[in-house]
Amino acid sequence: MNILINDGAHKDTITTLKEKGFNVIDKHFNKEELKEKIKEVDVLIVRSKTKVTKNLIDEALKTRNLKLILRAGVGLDNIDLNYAKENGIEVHNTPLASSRSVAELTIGHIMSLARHVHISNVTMREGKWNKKDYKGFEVFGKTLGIIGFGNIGRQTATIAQALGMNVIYTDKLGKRDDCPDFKFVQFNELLRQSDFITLHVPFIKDEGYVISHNEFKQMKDGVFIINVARGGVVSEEALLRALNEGKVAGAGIDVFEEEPTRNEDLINHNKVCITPHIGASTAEAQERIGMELVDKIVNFKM
Ligand SMILES: NC(=O)C1=CN([C@@H]2O[C@H](COP(=O)(O)OP(=O)(O)OC[C@H]3O[C@@H](n4cnc5c(N)ncnc54)[C@H](O)[C@@H]3O)[C@@H](O)[C@H]2O)C=CC1
Ligand SMILES: O=C(O)CCC(=O)C(=O)O
Repeated sequence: MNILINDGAHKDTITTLKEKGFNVIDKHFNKEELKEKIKEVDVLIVRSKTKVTKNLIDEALKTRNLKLILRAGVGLDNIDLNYAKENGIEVHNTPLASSRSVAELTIGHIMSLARHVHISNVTMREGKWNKKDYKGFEVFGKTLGIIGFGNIGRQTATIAQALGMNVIYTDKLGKRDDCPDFKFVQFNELLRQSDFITLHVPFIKDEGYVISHNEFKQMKDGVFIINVARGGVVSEEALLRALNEGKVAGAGIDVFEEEPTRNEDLINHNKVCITPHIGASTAEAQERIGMELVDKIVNFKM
């Protein structure tokens, strides 16, 4: 069986798959190259970089070798899921393996924003000692509003609660009966009550932004926004306006409408703590993801 790992994988994943007798191709093929390569592949493993579009699937269908697409991670927005399934290609992700890592990055952004860590790193390297400008605040007692109370949202809630934050959440599916420690509120209520708002929802193209101009207007003055979910769930244009008008005091951003982002206004904004889509980029998450991929391949019935 030919397995193409197009966006890299943990070294143990590759070794284990080879030991089990699979032919592993651990190499990145760009969009054009992949159109050819996909024809000889049985299993395709991707992270977020590779876009598995209808066109790419059409190329695979010319030989019908491709039977399984594995997303080494959570978000399936880079894969044309319906088209793959309609054509008999199975698609799976690793839904739990990276939740803790993403939640910890979320908290990292919150702490950085509260204490100016991100901007101190910039100004100190410029030779400045801006001690007076960097009076922060404790997160203890502040309200964290979580939009999307799935795997990552709930992990984030647990850590935030341990820090003494008052956690409220909203979710499309409503109140979760298995989370009695956390208070469910309606979406608009969450916008009004939160000091920090963090999103942990999937990107669904047809649904558009979850947070844009109208939502920013309803928030507290001086609110902080964290987006480690997907670029398309918060409007970058609306966020920049809210930051510049002072409505939003700071933002922690790991994901962008276009990646790699070229939004210089966001990248260089003093009130933005920025990371290059590294939510799942920890040794532990990648190892867990890798082992789950191996299980999925070994148990896959060709
Ligand atoms: N920055 C990074 O590296 C990573 C980002 N992610 C992103 O985080 C997202 C969330 O991941 P999980 O928590 O594991 O997913 P999950 O499926 O466990 O939870 C998502 C929750 O959001 C809710 N939801 C969906 N749309 C909503 C809306 N408009 N308003 C309120 N609630 C809504 C769902 O009902 C569900 O409970 C992923 O879809 C992915 O895009 C995931 C892993 C790594
Ligand atoms: O590892 C990656 O490429 C990004 C992780 C991610 O965004 C996801 O798992 O949804």
